[in-house]
Amino acid sequence: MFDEPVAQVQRRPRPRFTHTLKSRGRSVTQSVCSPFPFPGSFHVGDYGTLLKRFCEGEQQCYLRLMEDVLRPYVPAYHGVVQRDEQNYNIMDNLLTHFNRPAIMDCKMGSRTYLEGELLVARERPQPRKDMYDKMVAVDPEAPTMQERSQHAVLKTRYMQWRETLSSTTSLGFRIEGFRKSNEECHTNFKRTKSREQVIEALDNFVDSNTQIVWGYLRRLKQLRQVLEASDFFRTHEVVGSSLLFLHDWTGRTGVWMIDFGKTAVLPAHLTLNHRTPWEDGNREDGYLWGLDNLIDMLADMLPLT
Ligand SMILES: O=P(O)(O)O[C@H]1[C@H](O)[C@@H](OP(=O)(O)O)[C@H](OP(=O)(O)O)[C@@H](OP(=O)(O)O)[C@H]1O
Ligand SMILES: Nc1ncnc2c1ncn2[C@@H]1O[C@H](COP(=O)(O)OP(=O)(O)O)[C@@H](O)[C@H]1O
Repeated sequence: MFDEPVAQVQRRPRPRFTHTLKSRGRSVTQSVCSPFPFPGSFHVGDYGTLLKRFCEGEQQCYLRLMEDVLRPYVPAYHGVVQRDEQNYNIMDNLLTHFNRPAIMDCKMGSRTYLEGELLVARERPQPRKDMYDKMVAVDPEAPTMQERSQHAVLKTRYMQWRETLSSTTSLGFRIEGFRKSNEECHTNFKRTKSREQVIEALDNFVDSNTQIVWGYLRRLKQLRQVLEASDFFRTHEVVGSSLLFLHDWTGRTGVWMIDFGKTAVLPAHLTLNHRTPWEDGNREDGYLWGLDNLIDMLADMLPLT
């Protein structure tokens, strides 16, 4: 597996902005995030839009989603714009209809790498030093002897380790991070795994406000119904996609699906139910199983009636 030299993998630049809710390997328990505008992969566009660094696969998904029943559950897509020789996908900035909102990013599914990535990792393994460093920063004992001697791990190995350390494998989703309306940021969820730990984090995000929980539950139940009827959803492997939760002091709540950079169209003969456990080759992603669990947990946060 580790016969090849450690490669310098070309990666797209990560968004460094700040309402960004992903810790990117940093071990942050709590900090104050700075507001827009965001450098890196995102820019604020005109008329309440957001520009995200162009990715053709993501563009194709947005184009199809604009024609699908899921349209009200994703940011509206407005095409491509070039800035400083870089193309960007233009989409609605979901924050615009909220007043100093609290924001949470939950990465959905029981798997965070594509089957295609697994294939590449087998055929052309490219051990990564940066991922080794991120792994050791969380758990110095995690790398194997071989990984330690190489000071590098394969991406799929890193991703699988992150999945089992967090709630991805056991619950079918994980909290990536949240920012509360007082700008307090929580991004240290790499080890948030059990149902109880996740509920505690969700309760912190909503400040124990049951009206907000009701709002999210209603929206997620509607989303589940629409997902079950969606042609787009049936015919795509949806990996690494997030649900973005937003609420503000007025009591307004909203949830949208974002990040289709790793959503792959399936071969014509194949459809997914998004609940069957993944086996190599079946392409199942556990998205709906994760959503079922998330809905159950939010329901458990409400007082018994
Ligand atoms: O969250 P941490 O532990 O930092 O790990 C990150 C996330 O899984 C990223 O997924 P996302 O962008 O969905 O958050 C992933 O990008 P991909 O989506 O490209 O797989 C990164 O892979 P690299 O970009 O290869 O480093 C990986 O290093
Ligand atoms: N349409 C949007 N409106 C508002 N915020 C967004 C939107 N899309 C993404 N974001 C913010 O940017 C963060 C990263 O977005 P994402 O699409 O997951 O980027 P990446 O593919 O680089 O991981 C999200 O957690 C969210 O905070």
